[in-house]
Amino acid sequence: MTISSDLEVHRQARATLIDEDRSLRRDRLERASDAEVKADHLVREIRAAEAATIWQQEHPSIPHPFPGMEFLTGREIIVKTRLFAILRKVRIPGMPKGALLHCHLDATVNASVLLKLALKQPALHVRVTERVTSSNVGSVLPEFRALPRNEYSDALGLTDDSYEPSSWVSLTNARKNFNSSLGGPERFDEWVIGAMMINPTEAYKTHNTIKKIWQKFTSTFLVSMGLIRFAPIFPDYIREFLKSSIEDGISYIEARINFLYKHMIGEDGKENVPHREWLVMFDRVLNEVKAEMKEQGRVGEFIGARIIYSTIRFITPEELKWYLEDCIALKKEFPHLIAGFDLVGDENQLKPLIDYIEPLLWFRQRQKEEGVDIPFIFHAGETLGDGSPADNNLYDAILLGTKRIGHGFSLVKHPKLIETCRQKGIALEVCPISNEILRLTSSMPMHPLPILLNYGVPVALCSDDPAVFGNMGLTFDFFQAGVLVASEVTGLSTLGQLARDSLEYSTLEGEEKRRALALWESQWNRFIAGILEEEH
Ligand SMILES: O=c1[nH]cnc2c1ncn2[C@@H]1O[C@H](CO)[C@@H](O)[C@H]1O
Repeated sequence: MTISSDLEVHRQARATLIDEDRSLRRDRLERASDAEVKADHLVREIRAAEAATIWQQEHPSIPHPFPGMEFLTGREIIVKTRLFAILRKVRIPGMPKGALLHCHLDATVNASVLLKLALKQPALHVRVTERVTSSNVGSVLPEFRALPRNEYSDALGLTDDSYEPSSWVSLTNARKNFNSSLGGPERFDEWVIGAMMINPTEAYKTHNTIKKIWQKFTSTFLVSMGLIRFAPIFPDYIREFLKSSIEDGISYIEARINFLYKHMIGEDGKENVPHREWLVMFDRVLNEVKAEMKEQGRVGEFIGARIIYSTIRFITPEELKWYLEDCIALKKEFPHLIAGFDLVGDENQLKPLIDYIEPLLWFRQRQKEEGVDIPFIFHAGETLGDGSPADNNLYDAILLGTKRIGHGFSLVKHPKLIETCRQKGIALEVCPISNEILRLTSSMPMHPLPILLNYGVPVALCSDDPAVFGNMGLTFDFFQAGVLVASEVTGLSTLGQLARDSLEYSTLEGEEKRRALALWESQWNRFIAGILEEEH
């Protein structure tokens, strides 16, 4: 044998091996059109150029920037990049993101917008456990609540000497009279908004462990809940969520709503608005937004929204039965709105699915009796564990027939489960920014997303709790994913595949799904054409 024939044999074997190795990937470029391949190259060039320019420059407050770095620190660089402008609708049309399949409704509206909505409501009051001073303003948390008219307070404010701990002050007074030595009303806004978000110091310094950041994270929901769980605010909140999502290029939504509280506070300040009324409000706003889109000639940009019924995994198995019955009753009355069922909350601290196995199996039986179909769409494996209760949730979720898996961060440790997800088409709802801020990964290049994709597991990219993390819409997550799947093999078409799969693995069916995919496809083609026109 000559050297040159050895070489030829090696070359061929190499090409075959590479091809075999890549054969499972979900984002094979050969499916792409010529235009997409060109756009893909352009975007990769921009990404490489920006990695060598804007990400290499000195930034006064950012010591060692790099693409895919901690989101809360890198955010200010991200928004200056051309890549971000391409994905966001800065140049029309932006990237069509497909469906948002994993978000918690309580954390989907920008915190300052929520505060503005709240300030219009005279019934809303606020209290704290100790008078707010310059030394405790960083740690004391506001609690909000709408009160009945006869309990309205005329107390001056939270910073006055006369403030009695835990007494209610109207939101307007609390803001107006927030002591000027603390910074006045503007500081009040910052304080409230800061209590509803996670800041970089918390994520990367003071609360830099999974356990500690979850404590801060959980506290943000306690604060915002007092504002959202009020019937006069709820419809405006949903409208804002839907419209801001549409503006970011999201065409369909499956949002988790937390039904833990059995009632919302009504206009009269009493806790008397049951779950079905929440759905009536949701449906009304949904139809209004659709009508508005129609008027603007933008029907194709928004297919609709549904709800994944959720409660928190600290209730007892007995209590869960009540929620499961409630979910069935709502599904029967609003079949078009209820998309699935889930249990939420910190998997590392709260009850694993196996603790609820009896009621969950019973739920499937009850559905048959009632002639409804409510898929499980479980959170599972949002953990660094291996064989821990949170990690083991993956086994139970899959055995219970989960339609998708929320997070599934630890799935990559389980070869059999990866295969099952691939074969059965169980998609993962991957939330890269959430995972990083909640300390499962310290930067994007360490995230397991590319592993999942290369093993052929379908993935929908999601934002999880954008109001808390500051990743409103899906553009930031697509940006971070674009960096983390930054590979010599694929680029923009990977993002396209993620968006397409979000619709493919949604609970949309039949004609509705075909329409959603066809609309997405035409938006994608326009997006590609836009890149080719503007970026060469
Ligand atoms: O990433 C997550 N994993 C699990 N639970 C979550 C996540 N994000 C939010 N929640 C939970 O949803 C409820 C608000 O509706 C909160 O209890 C919060 O803990």
